[in-house]
Amino acid sequence: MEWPSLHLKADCKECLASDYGNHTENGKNVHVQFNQLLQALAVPPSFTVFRVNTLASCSTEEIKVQLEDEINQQYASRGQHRAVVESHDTLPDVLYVKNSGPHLNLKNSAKAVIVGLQCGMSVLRGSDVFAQGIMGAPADMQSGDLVSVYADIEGACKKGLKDDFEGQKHFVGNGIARISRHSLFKSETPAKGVGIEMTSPVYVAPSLSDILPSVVFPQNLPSVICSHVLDPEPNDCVLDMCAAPGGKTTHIATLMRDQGLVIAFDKGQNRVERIQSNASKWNLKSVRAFPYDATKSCAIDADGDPFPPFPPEYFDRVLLDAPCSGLGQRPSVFNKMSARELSSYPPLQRKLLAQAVHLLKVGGVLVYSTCTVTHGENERQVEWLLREYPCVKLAKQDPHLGGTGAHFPDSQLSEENLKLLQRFDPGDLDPLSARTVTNDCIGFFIAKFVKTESVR
Ligand SMILES: C[S@@+](CC[C@H](N)C(=O)[O-])C[C@H]1O[C@@H](n2cnc3c(N)ncnc32)[C@H](O)[C@@H]1O
Repeated sequence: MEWPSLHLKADCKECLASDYGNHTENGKNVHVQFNQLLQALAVPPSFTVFRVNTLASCSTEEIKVQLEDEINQQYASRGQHRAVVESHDTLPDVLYVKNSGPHLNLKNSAKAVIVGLQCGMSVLRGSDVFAQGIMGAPADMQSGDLVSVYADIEGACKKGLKDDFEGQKHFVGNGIARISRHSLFKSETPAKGVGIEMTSPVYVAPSLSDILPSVVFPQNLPSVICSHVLDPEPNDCVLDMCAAPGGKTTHIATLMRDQGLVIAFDKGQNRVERIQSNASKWNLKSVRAFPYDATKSCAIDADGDPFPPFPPEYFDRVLLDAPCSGLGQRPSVFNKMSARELSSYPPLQRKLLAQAVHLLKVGGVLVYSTCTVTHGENERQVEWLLREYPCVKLAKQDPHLGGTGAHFPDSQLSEENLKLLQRFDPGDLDPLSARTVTNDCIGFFIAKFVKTESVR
């Protein structure tokens, strides 16, 4: 089986390819880098990362032992080799485990189960298949059957399909059905829980659902770095503008030792409930989450109660982990996004950035991040902010474990400013170089600013 590269719609691919331009940079042909990017995006990162609850009653070392036990119980029940949990060498609250794969010589079962694309991508990161993700299953599938699982690449499979699936599919591994076809599609109440236990996935990684939820939070490494870069302190007043499901919110509150105030916004009650649920798993009292449109966060006449909107210069630190095209997410073998959708993000991000600058105290810190690799949502937004708001300046990031800002032909950013940006670019992953937890992660971008005077 040959592993695919990420397939993008032609117009979207053209936009991204133009960012990576056909030129030479540091002696390397950037076109090669674009192909490497598409290949790297189609496979999962080689490591699974966990952020540790440093406010828990047990030490990080004790949590490491518990986590290793938990993962190895999972692996033993699936007949997989033991895993070793490692500590990150510079981030004291990070533990990680190396995944394995691709295992491409698995024998396919005659019984094929078709799952949605998102579900298939989660399987590649270690998940079992949940009943809701199953689109098609053989007519005679019973609990206990060995099955092969395929992701429906183009979303063409109708729910309940029982015949062979004719559309494009991508094999993600073998497993054991834990539910019959009848209970999946014919029962009165929709089936819930694990539908297929993935005993031989193409990539072996820990299943993350409910893994020691009171002491670890599975999180991509650049996301952990992002809250460290914000560097919140106890008793700060912090705004996390786009916060659900609360990965960074809970990290910020933990770094503040749960002292001070962390205001978190997201759109919609359901998303806010996820922030609240994650905060309560770690018993974090400093988090207050609101369903609120962050483009309206700041109002001159707001009274300063801890309810939105807020008056200008209210917050010590603001995190804008912006809604974005998500093109850094891995694995992703097919993306339906059009160039038009891609171009819808920068205007929204600018509205949010403008609000963030107004809300920040003089001397305060703004961190802007995305999980995408486009210049338009990253370096170009930095150019725009520095131009429109001379009251903010780029600041040094600590830790700075990723690359620097990308060079591109008409960039207005100085060499010095590009160096202050932190970019995790899977396109930089040379197929022959060693994979580390820091270089083999999702695509991500971080910019840190300080506000040096009031907005004029
Ligand atoms: C990248 S995700 C945030 C991830 C989150 N920071 C974390 O670490 O768990 C971006 C979020 O922005 C939210 N969002 C989009 N538009 C928004 C708006 N106008 N106001 C507030 N949140 C918004 C989305 O619902 C989504 O949850």
